Amino acid sequence: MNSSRDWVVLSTAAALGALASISVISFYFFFNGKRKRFPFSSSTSNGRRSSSNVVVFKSSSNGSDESREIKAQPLNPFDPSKRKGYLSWDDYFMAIAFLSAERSKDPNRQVGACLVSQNGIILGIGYNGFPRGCSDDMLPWSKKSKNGNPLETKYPYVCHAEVNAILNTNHASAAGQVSSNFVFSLLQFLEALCYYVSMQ
Ligand SMILES: O=c1ccn([C@H]2C[C@H](O)[C@@H](COP(=O)(O)O)O2)c(=O)[nH]1
Repeated sequence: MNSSRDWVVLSTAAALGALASISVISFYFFFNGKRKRFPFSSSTSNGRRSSSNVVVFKSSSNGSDESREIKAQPLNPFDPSKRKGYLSWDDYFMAIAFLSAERSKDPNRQVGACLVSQNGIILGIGYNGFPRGCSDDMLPWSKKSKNGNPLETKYPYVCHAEVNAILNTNHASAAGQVSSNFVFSLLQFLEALCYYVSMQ
């Protein structure tokens, strides 16, 4: 360290390094804090079971942010036992419903649905949105109309997540489920109709 110029260069480099570290740490904590976590624990059962052989897992969110902690385990390469804390089937299907809800463009409520057969096969997934082929930007997302015109609200157009899950059914995997799916579709259609009528 010969000259004062060296000291200036060294101090500037140290200051910039410290600034960069602070930025990286703040960035990490900011995004970790903001990220949504799956709002359930691995022991809960969230599927809505019915007398039919199809189960619908539904996630509905309006922005609340409960957290789910996954504990880290020390890894022993000689340990033959299976991993602990893995997702239960129900939480697995709920996680898929939760993830699907994240695709919804409804600013007020994001709903995701995962339709599962009794033997754990995913038949279809969906989220609330406008019908296929309709632009998300052409139809209104409002809950109320200033003119009292229901056609200026989302309700006549939006398809419920469960209905979309049925419409998105993979027909090959749904072989043998058709009759219960049909009954289920009718029930969901009636549910959607009742919901719409109740909003008027
Ligand atoms: O079972 C349901 C109920 C509602 N949805 C969808 C339909 C709408 O996009 C919203 C409800 O909007 P609000 O602003 O909470 O009235 O949720 C559904 O997919 N499935």
